Amino acid sequence: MSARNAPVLLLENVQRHYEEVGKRLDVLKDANLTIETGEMVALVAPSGAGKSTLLHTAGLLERPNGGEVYLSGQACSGLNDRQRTARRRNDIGFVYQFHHLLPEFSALENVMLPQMIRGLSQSDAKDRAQELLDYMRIGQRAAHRPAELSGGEQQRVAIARAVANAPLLLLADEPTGNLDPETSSYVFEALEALVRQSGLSALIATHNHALAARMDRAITMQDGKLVPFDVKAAVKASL
Ligand SMILES: Nc1ncnc2c1ncn2[C@@H]1O[C@H](COP(=O)(O)OP(=O)(O)OP(=O)(O)O)[C@@H](O)[C@H]1O
Repeated sequence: MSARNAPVLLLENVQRHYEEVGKRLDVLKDANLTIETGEMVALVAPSGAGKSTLLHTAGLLERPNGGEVYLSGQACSGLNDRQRTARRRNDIGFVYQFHHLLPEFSALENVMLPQMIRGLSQSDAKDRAQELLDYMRIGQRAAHRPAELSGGEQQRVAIARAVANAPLLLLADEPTGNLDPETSSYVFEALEALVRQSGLSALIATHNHALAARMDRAITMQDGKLVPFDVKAAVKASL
């Protein structure tokens, strides 16, 4: 497959199981998924269905037990650990339910760090970090440490950090799950604007049907497989 026209993410018959004492738990059983450039896809599934496992496998944090993960056309099973880390650092941004910001660094420094690890100069990293924080409407809080920020502000910094290296793909695991409904909506709007403006692709796990309905399409997990989810019907049913 040529990298030029390849989808950003392609999962082909991906399998992932965990071995537990005396039994095997099959979480992903032939999971298939294609995400094209600029697509924003919601992953809506009950707790324990395997959303984190899917995101970790797609994000090269875990190796599948079978099948293949392609990132912009490149099969990842042949990559060694160092190459996987490099692809993850350069091409994938992660946002979690809890911000995981480094507590001893300011918001600005948290967004600068991944860029400097990648080799950018301090001044270029600083300019981009400030630009992203301004875009997330939190630029005036750039000098504050995470503990001095509200939950919504912390998540906006975490989102800025996730896209700091201009990844191809953003993977988010309940990015607003820890916030009250109003803050959740505000933070999601900022995330959505950033994704749309930068043209990156995103796979976002959420329990929130209203947020899922704002994405291009939704999928769910059924018996270890990925299937379309009719989010509009789910929203209607909940009214
Ligand atoms: N490292 C592991 N070892 C053994 N079992 C695991 C491991 N990680 C996850 N599991 C199990 O795999 C299943 C899927 O877990 P996963 O965290 O992917 O689900 P989830 O849909 O993200 O759940 P939640 O919405 O509660 O975060 C669960 O039954 C979980 O207990």
